[in-house]
Amino acid sequence: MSVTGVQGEERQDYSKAESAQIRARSRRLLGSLLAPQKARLWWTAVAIIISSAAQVAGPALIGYGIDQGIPALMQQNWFPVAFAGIAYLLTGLAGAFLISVYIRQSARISQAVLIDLRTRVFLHTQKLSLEFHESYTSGRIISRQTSDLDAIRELMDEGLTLLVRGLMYMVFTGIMLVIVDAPSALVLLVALIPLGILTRWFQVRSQQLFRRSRVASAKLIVQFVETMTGIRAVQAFRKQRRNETEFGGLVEDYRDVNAKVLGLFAIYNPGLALIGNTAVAATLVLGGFRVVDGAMGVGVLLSVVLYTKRFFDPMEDMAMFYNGYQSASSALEKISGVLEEEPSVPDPVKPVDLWNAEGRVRFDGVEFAYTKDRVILPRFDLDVPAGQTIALVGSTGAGKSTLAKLIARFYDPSDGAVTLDGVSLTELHPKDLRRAIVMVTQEAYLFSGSVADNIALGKPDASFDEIVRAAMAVGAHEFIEGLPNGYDTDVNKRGGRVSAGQRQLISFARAFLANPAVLILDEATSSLDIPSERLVQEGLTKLLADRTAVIIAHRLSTVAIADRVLVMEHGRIVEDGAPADLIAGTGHFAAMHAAWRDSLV
Ligand SMILES: Nc1ncnc2c1ncn2[C@@H]1O[C@H](COP(=O)(O)OP(=O)(O)OP(=O)(O)O)[C@@H](O)[C@H]1O
Repeated sequence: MSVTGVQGEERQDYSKAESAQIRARSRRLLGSLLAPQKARLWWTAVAIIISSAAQVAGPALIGYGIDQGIPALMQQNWFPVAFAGIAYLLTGLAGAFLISVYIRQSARISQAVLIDLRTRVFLHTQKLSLEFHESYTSGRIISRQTSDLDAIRELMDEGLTLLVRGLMYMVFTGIMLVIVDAPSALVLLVALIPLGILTRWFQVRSQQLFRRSRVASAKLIVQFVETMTGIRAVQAFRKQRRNETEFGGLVEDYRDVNAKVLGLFAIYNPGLALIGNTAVAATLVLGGFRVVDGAMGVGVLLSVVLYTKRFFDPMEDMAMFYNGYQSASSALEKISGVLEEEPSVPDPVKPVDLWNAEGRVRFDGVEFAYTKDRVILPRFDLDVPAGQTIALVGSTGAGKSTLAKLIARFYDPSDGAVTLDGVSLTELHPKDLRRAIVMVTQEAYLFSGSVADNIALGKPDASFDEIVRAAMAVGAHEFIEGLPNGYDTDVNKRGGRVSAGQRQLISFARAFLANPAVLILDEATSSLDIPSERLVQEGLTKLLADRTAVIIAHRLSTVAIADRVLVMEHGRIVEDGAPADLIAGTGHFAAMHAAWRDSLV
């Protein structure tokens, strides 16, 4: 099984080679994000190293002040004490200044990286073909853009500096301890053994729990998004109670796993404190004996006790960081998977321009399958002359939408070619393709904004006059004028809400303004009331005039305005002819038509 792109994203059982492949992909992404920040990264690293070194000098200076400064002061020599005091102050100031530098620098780095990543994910997912979006649910996309990016942000904002600072601090403290008093460093070395065992225990346990926690939170998001996107169905089918139970179960899972995580911290943190305090006590007792023996100054004892105590300080933060690191690295793995996906409908390498398409559409030896194991449209040819209106009819699942999606190039055929004016769609310049072929989908989606904005989508540089003319042409002008703010009415605000039929008329106006050579229309199945239906039919007739049109017809009344009807069954075109001829015949369409006519009586 492959782990390329988003494949295998939900799996937990990666082989070694697969894990390596995923990690390499994450590293490449991280490298490309950090590359523009190289100079800033160096400055931050230098600032962190020097500030840690400056801070670590403190206890040694205190020790020096006590052991050398005070006896000298008794001899009226104030120089050593003054030196210790001023040096302590200066190292403190330098440390504070450098901390401010690296906090500022690392914030800039993290902001730049996050903006870059967020933009990449947005632009890339927008570019990916319909095929990707039809299988990768919106819940998962939202998870990538929200919780995953947040996990990376948390790590970049706090975790990384905590880790690097903590590590530097521990390394410098260890070095200073060896320099100041090597025997005391041995105590610390012994303390590292239980520390290592405890930390390893924590890592292994927490890794599993953090993974479970992430899976549980992702499930919560998916469940929430699915409920909200399908809220109409949820309410219509009274699914709330069941959703409540499911959601309750997920919340409980999430709570349980988080309680277990906290349980781990409840052992790890006191364990750390215990080891740290024991090490401090041992250093104090052993050092005390040596002071009495005269082998060690009191000042040195104080500084080694301080060093031993401070050595353990960053450990707690670093354990917290481990959590953040796990979440962020798995988030980065998932995001790098999405970014690795290629559009299944790629832009042509050498695009062919087609300025004024006439609108002749041909299918030459086309075969199509969504997945390798199931052919949806077996090999066929079809010629649609420019200007012809075609109605596609057939039972549900016959392949009508699939055929339409091939004309709009939402998918490429598995074999053969779809051409516009003789140019294969795979070679046509994407801009010309989008201008020449427009698909009006069933749901007639309106974006937030005004009615005018929504119509102008068909031609972004259209003047207001053009927008109004398009609305008039399809018969939408009258109802738009009747809206609270006319063309400026916000379609998402109360009062601006438009009916299903009105939404269709707006989308007709949008398509009319775009003025494509080929129009594909997935007719809405919802039955409109009679006046609305008449209005929509009239709008449709205007919209279809003078262009090639392919309508997925759900209403037989629509078929009347077609020049030609194609009846599809199991992916094949089983009847093809003028509506009147087919009705006069004895085929599928004649039977459908007779049944429809009878239902009207
Ligand atoms: N994204 C997809 N992935 C896999 N199979 C699909 C996909 N979309 C559609 N199919 C399958 O392709 C076949 C044809 O579907 P299509 O949507 O083209 O039918 P249709 O004639 O438009 O049906 P309807 O009138 O119900 O909209 C169906 O068997 C369907 O299960």
